[in-house]
Amino acid sequence: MAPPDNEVLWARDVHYAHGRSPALLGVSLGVRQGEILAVTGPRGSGKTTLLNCLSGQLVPDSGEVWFNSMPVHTLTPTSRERLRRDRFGWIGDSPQLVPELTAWENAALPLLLAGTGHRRARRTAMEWLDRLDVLECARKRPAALLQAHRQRIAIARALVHQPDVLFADEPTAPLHRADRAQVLRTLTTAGRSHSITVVLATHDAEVSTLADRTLTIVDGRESDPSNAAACSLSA
Ligand SMILES: Nc1ncnc2c1ncn2[C@@H]1O[C@H](COP(=O)(O)OP(=O)(O)OP(=O)(O)O)[C@@H](O)[C@H]1O
Repeated sequence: MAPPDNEVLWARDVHYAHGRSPALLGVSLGVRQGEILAVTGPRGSGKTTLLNCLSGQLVPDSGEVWFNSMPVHTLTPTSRERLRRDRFGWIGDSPQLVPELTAWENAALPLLLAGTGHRRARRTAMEWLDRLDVLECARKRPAALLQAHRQRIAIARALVHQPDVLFADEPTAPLHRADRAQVLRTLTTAGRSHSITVVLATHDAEVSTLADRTLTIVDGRESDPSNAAACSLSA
């Protein structure tokens, strides 16, 4: 089945089990370009597994995942890796930075890997570090930084190449309460101003207020399949 034209990311009846432990039991969704979708639900409901399937890190046991006209679920591992590197950004719940690189080098990594010149990559990385209020950390290595600063640098790295889709899995988990609102605002503002589609998994109901729509997952299923986040299966 072909995905609807107006949706940048589209999934239909996705099932996934971790070994014998079922995590997704038929999730469908569609996200338009520049839209911010919050995926909420209790712990263990399947949010991380869903983001992993949507971003091509996991291949669903059954069902389909499309990015534009690309069937992510049938791509080879190499093509999925390229897709993740070139078109997607990922922020997890703990920053995974390269310890040998400085903060700005970490933030610039996607650009440097894509062949952008050193000077331009540095300038763009610095701009994102500034937006995220960690410019003063630019020359430091991760070990010398607070966890909250490291997470902001990981966020800069996820946005620096202006991905089509940003997947954020509990991105504010390592931050203090005071930091959370600002980082979330920066994320959603960046998404809106650069037309980046954002899929944001959280069990913090407050985050939903910043999103355009919310999809609630309970026990691997949409809690209300008739809600607005259900994909247009009419295609
Ligand atoms: N690597 C794994 N091996 C076995 N079971 C797993 C694995 N990862 C997740 N699960 C199980 O799959 C189900 C969904 O987990 P998932 O991490 O996707 O939920 P989640 O909603 O993201 O949870 P949380 O809010 O705690 O991050 C849970 O029952 C979990 O225990």
